[in-house]
Amino acid sequence: MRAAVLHAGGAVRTVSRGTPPPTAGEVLLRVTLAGICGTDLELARGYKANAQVGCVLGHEFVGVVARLPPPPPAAAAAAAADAADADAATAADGGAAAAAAEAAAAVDACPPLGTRVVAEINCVTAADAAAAAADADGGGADGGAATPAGRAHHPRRTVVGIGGRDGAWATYVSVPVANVHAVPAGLPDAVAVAVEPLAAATAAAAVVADAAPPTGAAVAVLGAGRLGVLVALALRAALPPGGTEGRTPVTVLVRSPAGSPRTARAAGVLRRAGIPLAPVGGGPYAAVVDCTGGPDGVATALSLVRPTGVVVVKSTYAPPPPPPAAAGGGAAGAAAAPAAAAAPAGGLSAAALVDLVVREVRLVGSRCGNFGVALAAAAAAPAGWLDGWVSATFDLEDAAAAVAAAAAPGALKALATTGFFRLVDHGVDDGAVGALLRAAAPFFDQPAAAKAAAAVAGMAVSRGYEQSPQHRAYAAAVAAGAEPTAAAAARAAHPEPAAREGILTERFCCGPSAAAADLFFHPNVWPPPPGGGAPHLRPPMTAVYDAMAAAADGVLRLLAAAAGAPADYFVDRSRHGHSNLQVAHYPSQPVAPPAGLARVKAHADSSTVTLLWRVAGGDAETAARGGLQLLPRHRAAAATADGDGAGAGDGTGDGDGLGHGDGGAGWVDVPPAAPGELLVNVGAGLARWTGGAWPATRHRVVNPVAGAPARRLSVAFFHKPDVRARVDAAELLVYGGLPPLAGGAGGQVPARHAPVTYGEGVSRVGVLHRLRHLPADEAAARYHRFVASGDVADLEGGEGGGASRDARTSA
Ligand SMILES: O=C(O)CCC(=O)C(=O)O
Ligand SMILES: [Fe+2]
Repeated sequence: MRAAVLHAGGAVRTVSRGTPPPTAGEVLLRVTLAGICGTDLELARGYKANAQVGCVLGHEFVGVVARLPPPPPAAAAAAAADAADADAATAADGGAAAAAAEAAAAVDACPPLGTRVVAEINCVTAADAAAAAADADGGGADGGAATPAGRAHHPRRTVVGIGGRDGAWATYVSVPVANVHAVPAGLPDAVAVAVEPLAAATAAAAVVADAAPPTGAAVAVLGAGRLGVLVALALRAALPPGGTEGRTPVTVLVRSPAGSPRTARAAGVLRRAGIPLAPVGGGPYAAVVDCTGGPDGVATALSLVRPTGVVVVKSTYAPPPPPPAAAGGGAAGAAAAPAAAAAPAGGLSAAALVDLVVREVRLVGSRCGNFGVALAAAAAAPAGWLDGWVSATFDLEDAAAAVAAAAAPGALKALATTGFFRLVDHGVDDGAVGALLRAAAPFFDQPAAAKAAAAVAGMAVSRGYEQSPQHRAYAAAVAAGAEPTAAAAARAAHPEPAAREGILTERFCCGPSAAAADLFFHPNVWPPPPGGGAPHLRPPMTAVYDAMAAAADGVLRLLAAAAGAPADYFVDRSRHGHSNLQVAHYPSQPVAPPAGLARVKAHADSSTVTLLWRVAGGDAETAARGGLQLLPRHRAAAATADGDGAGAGDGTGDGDGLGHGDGGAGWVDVPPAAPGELLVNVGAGLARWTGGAWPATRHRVVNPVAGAPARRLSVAFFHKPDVRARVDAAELLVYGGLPPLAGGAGGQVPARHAPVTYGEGVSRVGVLHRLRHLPADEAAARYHRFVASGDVADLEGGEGGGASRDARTSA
């Protein structure tokens, strides 16, 4: 089977695993849907070494009974019968007998094959219960293993997907029969998957209901995370009707109701239930349930509750670190004591505790709940009450992306500020990139004429060998002997052929290798190997292209989910895309180029996203070696003008780029690459698609300080969707994960956000080659008709032909 396993350090990877073996007392479930919760994210952040490393994650799930529990072995069954007759001689005998009895009971109690079930997460096997009984000073206590509440606090429990037991992010999961509950017909998986947190929510609501708030008194929930929403819904169901509207008023309180995308989603679910979302305040309330998940929630809740009211605390969080001990031996304890007294319980002051006593407020902790109650509540709820609960669905193979997307509100903040972020665990093998560089370096070390034979004449197509016109002019001047004698001598002595020739930046690019792509886009150009046993460029180039394309799809699924859209929103629009892969070579610079001529001038990419591989640590000495810099948008205003601000089309370095040290205001060095890391940046395509919420941040590659040993290679994948993909911010923003479009007068979509096709409005580079005589939309329509039909007549309007296959030139 396949399973998403937690690795040390927090990475989640989908791997092959054996299906769990038949185990006495346990039923095998085929997982149909599993959720991600805050606990999972905490495990996947790798904050602490824990019992789940090496195990499968996932504890919120729905499954189907796939294999019944095995019957107890005959001998064990006989022992069980004996034990029932006589007093157990030893704890071990008792354990074996209990296990056999459990196995037999499981066979009887297990729902039939194919039954849809959910399962409680705290597991105590008969052996564990017997061992606990033996631990307990002969008292015979089994820690209450027979009941869900007893299992929740059992000293020997394991916890599905959390503590020492494989979880449900897998094809199959095995759980004790005692833990499973059949899901009522008609309850969708998307609701049943929430039964575990719903059970916890109903337990909290039950505490409030038991406290019997007086008729008409209001109650509040602090926090509109997933749990806060469920607690509010559970309160609405649990509390008796009252108040002027015939109900006990329930309000969800948040710091800023208009705040995050997550709050917006919560507001949608709550609105359907008629539960208002309001800023923290109001009250006093008869009951307050703290679902903030933070240490200051309790203090806030206590400040909002009325005398004799109840505060239910649901937040769990890593305890704050102890106050730092004051310097100086014996004084340390004394110095620390006042600080501890001021905030003994994570923000709860001594004064607040005294206040709690005086006002006779009840403070109740609440964690797990009863699945039976939760299932009944879910079945009784009005249809559609949890619509919008599942924000995105991922395939098990994409578990890592799913975790990243779930962590999105924080993790993807970088998107909105710089539009750049680092990516690890992306599946692009460092070895494959290494093989590409081993083939690319000898290609670039050839004489200029050999490389020029792999160039496409006259057009920017992002295929084959390329230099920008300005760079070509500079190299021509160097070749013509334009440099002073001393400089020419330094250059002539340089070991790198490209440095001797005055090449500042050169690239080799390829596009998709599908045959259909060749018919529309400019065909790929594959030069012969340079000889001397050097490898051919094509195999490593296409291998890295494919790996980068898969990684880009993963990133785009993550970003779609972060935007609140279906995870495949961008991928579905890129099935016949025109991405390209570029190996860039920045030779050493034995002679400093003229001011204004940089390795790559300031530009934004015309991609949706660009995935950039850099030599690990290679930009550590950026100032000396010449490396990547970016201009974050909040600093852009401070920067002096440099360039026209227009996208340069995949970083094609034409124009008046800046050398190192020029126009430095606001520009920051990109930190060095860690081993195995990709740098991802938003291009003009995604910037437009998101209405500018995620900026296409300008970046450049500066020259090294003269004389520094500074050859540099990088590998960039520019993802481009279908040329006909409609880039429509208004459509994407409907999903609610991005801020609304700014700048539209009278509700109009501003012109800069008006819908366009990608090929017409964002990037024509490398496309429309064969049909370049046609308007872009017409060309795109023909291409896609052809992709669907496979009939060349659809592409050419009946003419056939194939002249463009020979469109490469020789120097
Ligand atoms: O080589 C690099 O580090 C980045 C190049 C770049 O920005 C581009 O080619 O678009
Ligand atoms: Fe770029």
